[in-house]
Amino acid sequence: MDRNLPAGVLGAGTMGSGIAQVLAYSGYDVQLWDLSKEQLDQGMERIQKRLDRLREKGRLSQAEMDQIRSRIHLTPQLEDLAPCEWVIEAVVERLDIKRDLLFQLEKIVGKQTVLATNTSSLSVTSIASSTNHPERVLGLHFFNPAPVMPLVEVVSGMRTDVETVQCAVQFVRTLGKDPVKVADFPGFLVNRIARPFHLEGYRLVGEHVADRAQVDRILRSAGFKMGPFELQDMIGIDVNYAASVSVYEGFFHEPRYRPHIKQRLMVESGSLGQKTGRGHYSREE
Ligand SMILES: NC(=O)c1ccc[n+]([C@@H]2O[C@H](COP(=O)([O-])OP(=O)(O)OC[C@H]3O[C@@H](n4cnc5c(N)ncnc54)[C@H](O)[C@@H]3O)[C@@H](O)[C@H]2O)c1
Repeated sequence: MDRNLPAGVLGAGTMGSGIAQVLAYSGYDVQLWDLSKEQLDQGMERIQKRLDRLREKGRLSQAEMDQIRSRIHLTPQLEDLAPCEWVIEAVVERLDIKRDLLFQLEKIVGKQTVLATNTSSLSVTSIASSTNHPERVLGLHFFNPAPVMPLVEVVSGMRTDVETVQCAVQFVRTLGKDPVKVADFPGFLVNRIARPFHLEGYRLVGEHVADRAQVDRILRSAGFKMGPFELQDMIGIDVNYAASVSVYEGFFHEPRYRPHIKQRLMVESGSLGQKTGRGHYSREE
């Protein structure tokens, strides 16, 4: 499928590289931007590794792989995103940086370009308000790993146009993903509904009702793919803690969202799950 439509991605990290791959796989011509050549090369390496695995499994031919790769153009120049009709921002989770980037980008791209942010926890409304046209800014929240996870939250900021949202829903479908429209509330839908799943797990263990392995096992037997502790080991205990803090603060310290002290201690001790080799299931914890 060759759409030849230009789309931009800001940030070549975990999510940005995954989103660029999804776009290229769906036939878009991608401008992938990051601060430096080094970051861009690392992003491309991640993409290449994932494509190699697909090829080894026989799910992608060499020709298809080459074609996908050829659709991804690396650039440290924001100006190269000028022709893009869609830009998805996936840089580091900092409001000031995201606001500044969109402010700059708006001056470069055309008036019809939709600017999307992949933020997990920041206010889409606040990011959008850094631009002169917040009506064409919205959240497109992909899940990790972006090439695999089907769900994308389509988040309307306070001033996002209805048409922008409708276009985004269609756009997400062209990527073979399932769009879910949500409003700009802390944690959107998925991260919010996941709070009791994770936090009650910590409380059960803290109150000695069950241990971590029991909680995980019982939830798996109830139909969940993973229990909260094994899931946190996979996604990063720090990432999950940041989401907990963000939802708690976003709802003005609503008690039911209060993070657990054990989460903070684990982050402070560097026990972040699989990525550090220490997490809920290592001897140290
Ligand atoms: N990791 C996840 O599981 C996940 C899931 C969904 C959404 N998100 C969101 O996606 C976005 C990116 O997350 P990620 O995990 O890919 O992060 P990451 O740290 O892997 O990548 C961030 C990228 O931003 C780049 N960047 C661009 N401008 C920068 C600047 N001024 N300062 C610092 N870095 C800058 C960095 O070079 C880096 O390549 C965040 O908004 C995050 O909340 C993450």
